Amino acid sequence: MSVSLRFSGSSHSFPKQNSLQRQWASPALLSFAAFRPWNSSCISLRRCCESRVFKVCCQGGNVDVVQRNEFEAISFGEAENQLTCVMKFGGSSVASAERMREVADLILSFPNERPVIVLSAMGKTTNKLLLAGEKAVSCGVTNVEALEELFFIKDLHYRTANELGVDRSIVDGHLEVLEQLLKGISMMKELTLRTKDYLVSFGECMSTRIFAAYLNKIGVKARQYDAFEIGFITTDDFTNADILEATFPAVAKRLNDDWFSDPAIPIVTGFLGKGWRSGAITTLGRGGSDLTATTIGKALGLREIQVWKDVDGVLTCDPNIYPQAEPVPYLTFDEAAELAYFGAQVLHPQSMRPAREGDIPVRVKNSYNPNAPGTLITRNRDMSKAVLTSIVLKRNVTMLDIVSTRMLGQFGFLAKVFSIFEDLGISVDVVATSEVSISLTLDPSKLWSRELIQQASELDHVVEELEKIAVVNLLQHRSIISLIGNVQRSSLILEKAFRVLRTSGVNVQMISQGASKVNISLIVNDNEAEQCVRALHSTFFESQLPELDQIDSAY
Ligand SMILES: Nc1ncnc2c1ncn2[C@@H]1O[C@H](COP(=O)(O)OP(=O)(O)O)[C@@H](O)[C@H]1O
Ligand SMILES: N[C@@H](CC(=O)OP(=O)(O)O)C(=O)O
Repeated sequence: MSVSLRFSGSSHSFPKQNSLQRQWASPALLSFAAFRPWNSSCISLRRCCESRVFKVCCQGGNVDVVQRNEFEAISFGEAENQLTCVMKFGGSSVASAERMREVADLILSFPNERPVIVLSAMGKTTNKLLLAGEKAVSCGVTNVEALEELFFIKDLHYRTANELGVDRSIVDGHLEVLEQLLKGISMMKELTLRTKDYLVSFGECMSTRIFAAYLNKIGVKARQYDAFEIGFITTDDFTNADILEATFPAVAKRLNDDWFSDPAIPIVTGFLGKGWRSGAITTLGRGGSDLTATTIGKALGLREIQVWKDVDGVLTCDPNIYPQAEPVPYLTFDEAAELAYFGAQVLHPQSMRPAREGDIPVRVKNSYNPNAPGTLITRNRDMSKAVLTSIVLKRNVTMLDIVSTRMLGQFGFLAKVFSIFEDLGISVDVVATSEVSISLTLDPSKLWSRELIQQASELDHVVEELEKIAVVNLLQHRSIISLIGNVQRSSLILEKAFRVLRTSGVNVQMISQGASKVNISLIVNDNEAEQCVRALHSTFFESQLPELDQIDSAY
């Protein structure tokens, strides 16, 4: 395989659509190490392909070609081009000093990219911060210093800074303020949603500072940004804020201006924003760094959004339920959005929206196994061979059966039912209706964001309101199994699914086909759900489906 590398000398830029950029997930992966377009003083390129390694060194802007016969390189100068992509690394990808080093190497192995990096908090830091906050409410001010979660967080961040050879003072200030904040919570004996968001923000603020300092230490110019300082404007819905439109131009201006005036890799905190009314730090809901990444991708019109996880892409089902789950190579934005909304933890439920609006491909990759092709999410894909793409499980769902007390043909019944949910601010997930009855499930994430006592009284209130117009049956501990796939083949999917469920002795309590036409939802009891997912997985993904042209002619 011969590769021609041309860096245009006069404009000092890389060709925009370099074929190498497109090939990066292919088996003949071209790997480059320690190539730093943002630091033009010393560059070394390594090409690993067909077992041969070529080396190119660059001093003062000119490429010195070591293997001229194979490597046609001309010259290289200052990188002036735009930022090209966003790379988001989740908590598992940056859980330790060793992982941060690997992530740095990974970033540098894509020399054609000028990436914006989005980081989550290290490992389980967010959970630890929340736990520390909850304990602080009742432990007494004098006991805050001894909280084991606080010790864990301090130790993790100081140790990481030390191991990376970064001055530990980079996180001193944050750790001191964190301790003060926990003492404040302890004095007030109260942890509001607003305070929760401020509390968890310390995770991302510290991980990005350590990582940016490390890149600078190894000679790669990087600049740390707190998202709430660069234009991430959100609603004031603490713990579950929505990004507002004003974010896009503001973030683009800030990152582009800085990049053009003084190029340095931007390292941005995921998950965080600033409430437009309160001016306080908000968070985008758990797993919200994915949304930060796609927002930046759309804001800057980047070529690609990469989301680096600890799995080989989006899988055919949750690997915690079924370890034999396999990567799904391609998804559409609609499929990925549905999958995320219906509970696949791998992507934040809102994260596909900016990518779809900006039509920017999203790649889900494994930072522990970068050579795995991962999942590519785009607007369209070839559906000719697609049947089922993925199975998603959402547990602990509340279902309501609502039957009108009036006669058949009662108009306005559905409108009345939904206006009750609107008034109470409760989202509905799955709906199935007839003329006089309606079955629906309530979005647990909206309920979970409230206190338990509040949840119970809210449900009572819903039932009380609905009972004015209907007979209501409240069914708890249900699960939604979502079959994401090609609904052009819904009859085949349903036939197979129901055969499996009948054989497993499971009674489906409600079924709904989503309007987006990529999702069929089945409601079953919580205690039967995992077994159903496993049985469905082995039928759809592990046994041979009949040839699709035969199926098509049969329907
Ligand atoms: N369908 C699925 N495909 C891939 N991973 C899934 C799926 N469903 C659940 N997961 C879980 O999601 C995890 C990755 O998401 P997350 O923890 O948010 O990643 P990160 O913190 O790296 O952003 C995986 O480790 C896996 O356990
Ligand atoms: N740290 C936040 C935000 C986030 O996106 O994390 P992760 O990328 O590790 O899922 C959380 O735990 O929710």
